[in-house]
Amino acid sequence: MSNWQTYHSSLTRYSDFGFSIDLSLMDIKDSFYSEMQPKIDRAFKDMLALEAGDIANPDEGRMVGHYWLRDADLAPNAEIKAQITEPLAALKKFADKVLNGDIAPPSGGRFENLLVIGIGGSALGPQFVYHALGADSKLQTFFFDNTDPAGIDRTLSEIGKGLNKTLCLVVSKSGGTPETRNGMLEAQEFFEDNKLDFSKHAVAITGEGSKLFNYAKDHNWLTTFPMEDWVGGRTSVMSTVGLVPAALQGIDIDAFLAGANHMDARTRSTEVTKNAAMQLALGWYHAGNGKGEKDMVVLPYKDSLALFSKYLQQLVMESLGKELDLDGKVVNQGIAVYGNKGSTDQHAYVQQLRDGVKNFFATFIEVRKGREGQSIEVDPGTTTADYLQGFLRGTRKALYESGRPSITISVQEVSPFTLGLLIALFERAVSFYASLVNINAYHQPGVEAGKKAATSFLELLNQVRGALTGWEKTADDIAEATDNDPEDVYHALVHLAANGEATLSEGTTPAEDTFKI
Ligand SMILES: O=P(O)(O)OC[C@H]1O[C@](O)(CO)[C@@H](O)[C@@H]1O
Repeated sequence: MSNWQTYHSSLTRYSDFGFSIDLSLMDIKDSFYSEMQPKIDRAFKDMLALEAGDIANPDEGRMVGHYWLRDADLAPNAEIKAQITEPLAALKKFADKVLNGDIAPPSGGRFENLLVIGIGGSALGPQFVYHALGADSKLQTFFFDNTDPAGIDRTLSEIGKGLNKTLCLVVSKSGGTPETRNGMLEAQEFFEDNKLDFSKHAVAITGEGSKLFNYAKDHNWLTTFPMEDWVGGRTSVMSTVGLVPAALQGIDIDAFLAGANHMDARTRSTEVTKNAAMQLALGWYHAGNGKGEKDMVVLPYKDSLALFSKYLQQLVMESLGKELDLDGKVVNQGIAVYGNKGSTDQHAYVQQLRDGVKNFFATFIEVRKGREGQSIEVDPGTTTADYLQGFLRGTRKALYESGRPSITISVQEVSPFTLGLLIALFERAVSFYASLVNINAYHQPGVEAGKKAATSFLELLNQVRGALTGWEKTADDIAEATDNDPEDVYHALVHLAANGEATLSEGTTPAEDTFKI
């Protein structure tokens, strides 16, 4: 088959949305599709059950309902439908009131800034959407997405004099995530230091009855929006988590939801050649042999989509990176995701992609329209948009010629609708892929280990603090006194010294370093 013919037979197009996905450079043979058919059938069956409200997340005993968020009629019962439609109406009203000044800061005027405090799925979606669509945002938006004090200070100094016009959204499904709680406490303190009543600036988005929910209630925050049990953090961008900030920014959230709804509707087709999400999942399977042997490099050729790879990193890696399959067998699944944007990355790591280790496949995101309005000619007859397109097409070809496969996903422009399309496409591809490789995509047991280790470090730190009295001490002295591992104690001591709680006198080895208060 000629390349041109392969292109035709490997393309899934939704012309009415200006969307296409092209797998012609993945070198997939027809026989692959027939071999995969039993797994494909199962994936479609699993998806039907999931959308009908089955417990698709068996380990946590939860339904998985992000697809209902953009079509509430699909919700399995009236109660869940209301959990979608009521907050949606309420958040629209709230955003209108904030934007027209009915809900205003106590110091007068209107809210002009938004500070979103959250982490992981409670931050990445809002960050991605704001970066992609927030150019004309009504509220300048800032994020605390970590427990890094220097990062917090930097964001607060960027907000600067606008603090009294800043609305804070504290977002946590569980309502108990330490990074988010710390960010909230830091923000609250900073408001209070500036003689501002934090509660008149604060809104919570969280599960009913969570610690954050109760805190917001006890402190009379402006309002609380619910986050439901059946929405996972990494798929929450179309719940209150993503929609409250987007509505406040003046982004057309109906168009955003409509884009996702349309992609969902198309990708419910059981005709594989017409199902872009199944095509994508099969492309991943083919590239990595169903074992994640190849990383996915995400290359959107559009600055406003630069956070797409970061967003997909969580969506794909937290969903698919699993030790056990659904039968309890050790499989160590996953697909590593990284990337930034083209053509910028051509001047960074694309050198390795072209010539180095062949451990990846690329996913190009093509946005056909360069900009609104006219462009100047940077060469006779040539615009910057021509260059961008040239680099995308050129890199894709150059990679293929050196044996590196790629997928190309195209949309006409970056808009609320097309962003909805793209997110829904990847969400469903993740669901399908999880079925193809027989894993639960909706839990994250691995994250718990790090959380537990952090908690024991904090306990150890307090023991070390308590033991650091009197004479100079080494890590071994304190380890013996507190019955802890000397290396753990040493790192706790170095941390205390770096943060002004102890003085360090360096010896020739860490064991000879001494510390005192
Ligand atoms: O919204 P929460 O409960 O604060 O959780 C934040 C993030 O932490 C995780 O639970 C684990 O990292 C993510 O899945 C989630 O998006």
